[in-house]
Amino acid sequence: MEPKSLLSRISSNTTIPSVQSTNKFLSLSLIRSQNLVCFRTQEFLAPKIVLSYRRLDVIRSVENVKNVVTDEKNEEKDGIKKKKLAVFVSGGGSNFRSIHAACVGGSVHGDVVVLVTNKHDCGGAVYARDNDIPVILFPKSEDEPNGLSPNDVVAALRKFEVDFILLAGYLKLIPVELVRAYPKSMVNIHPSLLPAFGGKGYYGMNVHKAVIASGARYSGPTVHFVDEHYDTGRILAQKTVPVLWNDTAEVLAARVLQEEHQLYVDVVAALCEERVVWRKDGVPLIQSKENPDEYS
Ligand SMILES: Nc1nc2c(c(=O)[nH]1)N[C@@H](CN(C=O)c1ccc(C(=O)N[C@@H](CCC(=O)O)C(=O)O)cc1)CN2
Ligand SMILES: NCC(=O)N[C@@H]1O[C@H](COP(=O)([O-])[O-])[C@@H](O)[C@H]1O
Repeated sequence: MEPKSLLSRISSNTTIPSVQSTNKFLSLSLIRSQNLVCFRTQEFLAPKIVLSYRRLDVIRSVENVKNVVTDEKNEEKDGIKKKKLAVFVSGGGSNFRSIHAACVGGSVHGDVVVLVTNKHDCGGAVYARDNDIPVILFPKSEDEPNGLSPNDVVAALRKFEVDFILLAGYLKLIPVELVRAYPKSMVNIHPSLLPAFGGKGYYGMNVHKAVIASGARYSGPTVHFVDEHYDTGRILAQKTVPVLWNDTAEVLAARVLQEEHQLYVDVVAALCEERVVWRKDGVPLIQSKENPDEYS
């Protein structure tokens, strides 16, 4: 995917994403003056908010702004470019952590270049900061007044040159602007065998409670592409687990989550290795790494 350059669209009031690094919350706003481009920082020093104008960096040409993003070496493997990943979380982020570990370990040909969350202090955000992964707050809300708008989060993801967006326990509806900006490039993991037990209200323990109450004998995670509605996008991968007669929602959740971690890593590995293909009827398939004539 060729990321569109943001530079041509930057106006004097463009806001670069609210990026958290280490324990400071920096909101970088691009201010154009006298043909120079400099950044305003907004640092949150608990408990006081200090708004300070500091010339973080003076860039003589707007063209150089894109170099502000870490220039990860785009390693290639078998002629395939390493993919840049954005992960969206709202909670503990165990799926995020397993994907990040797989990237670091090399089993996923990708890099997590940014974490997006609607809760600045959630476990996933803490892990990201501890691992020097930039954190973006999205969406703007009463709880997160510094969160980005849909258009700004799209602009930020373009600036990070994100190839794939991975939702991993993100509990807000992704707006249509973002869905349309990443066609066939945004996936979600859901803790049931969709289309069963999906849609508004079906998240976290609510899902597992409904599965048990239904008497279903099987459950398991689903990875699907994201469309404008909750959990209705094209199914890409699933794994079944048994539902036992004496399961509690917590026991079932743990069984499903264990499979989620492996399933999501396998799917992300396939995405990064360009092994996802689309059948003529619109069903996405994963090409086997071991036997290229096999699909699942
Ligand atoms: N456009 C899309 N956005 C999101 C999708 C999607 O498929 N399309 N998946 C969800 C993840 N998800 C299930 O996998 C999911 C998350 C949250 C909800 C839900 O009902 N949320 C509540 C709010 C919960 C909260 O804020 O604590 C609600 O909307 O009332 C359902 C399904 C991520 N986004
Ligand atoms: N409908 C969305 C939903 O319920 N997602 C679920 O939230 C959990 C997040 O765990 P994690 O933060 O440890 O990855 C996971 O079980 C994921 O399937």
